[in-house]
Amino acid sequence: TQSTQPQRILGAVQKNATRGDPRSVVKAIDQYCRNKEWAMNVGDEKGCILDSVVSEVNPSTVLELGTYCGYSTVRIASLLPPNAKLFTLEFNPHNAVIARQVIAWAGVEDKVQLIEGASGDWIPKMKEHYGVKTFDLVFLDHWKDRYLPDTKLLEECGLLRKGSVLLADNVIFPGAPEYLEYIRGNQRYESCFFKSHLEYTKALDGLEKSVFLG
Ligand SMILES: C[C@H](C[C@H]1O[C@@H](n2cnc3c(N)ncnc32)[C@H](O)[C@@H]1O)NC(=O)c1cc(-c2ccc(F)cc2)cc(O)c1O
Ligand SMILES: [Mg+2]
Repeated sequence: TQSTQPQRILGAVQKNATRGDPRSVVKAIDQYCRNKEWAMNVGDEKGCILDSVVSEVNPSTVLELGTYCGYSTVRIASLLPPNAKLFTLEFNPHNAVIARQVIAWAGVEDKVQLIEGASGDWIPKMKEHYGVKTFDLVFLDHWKDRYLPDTKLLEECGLLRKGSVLLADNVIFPGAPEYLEYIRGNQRYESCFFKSHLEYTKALDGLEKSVFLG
């Protein structure tokens, strides 16, 4: 029977990456997606920008919206301090099943809580279900037209504090125009754009980093 793209990505990890070595998992996925089959991971070029923001923020509590196969989940988790926690939301059950295995192969499951469900449903429940106070870092990488409503939801639910950082993928390609317009025009955020390229291609893309000012 036919395999799915997430299954083929997991296969590449199990074949080429070392168990318990998150960076080898990241490298195996990048090599597979660059040489064999494009996939919508944040990728190596934008991934370096992600790494620098994670290292700068040094977050205790992270929210990732849109797990897919867990590439950026593993990339972020590999940089977190010992007791830090990364919550990642994925509503496609098949993608979640694969991501759990990629996260386990990397050996970062202790730092990661993968929640299978939609961001709109789960963001309002993070405080009561997981005892989250506020997020130090939010990585937006899910449906691009959900970036703005979910940012407003995070504000309304009191999940952002002075200094919380939002990092949004794909603000150029596929693009998140409403989100960019809102966040760049809002006095409560200080934003900057990191120009880059769509993963594994020469197409223009970039990440928008926004600090919540409270
Ligand atoms: C949206 C996907 C990523 C994942 O997000 C989950 N998801 C969604 N909405 C929710 C929610 N509301 N709650 C929880 N999970 C949620 C989903 O099931 C996918 O697994 N990402 C993309 O579509 C994406 C697409 C491209 C892309 C670029 C050029 C092209 F020609 C074609 C595609 C590049 C990227 O870098 C992406 O990131
Ligand atoms: Mg993306």
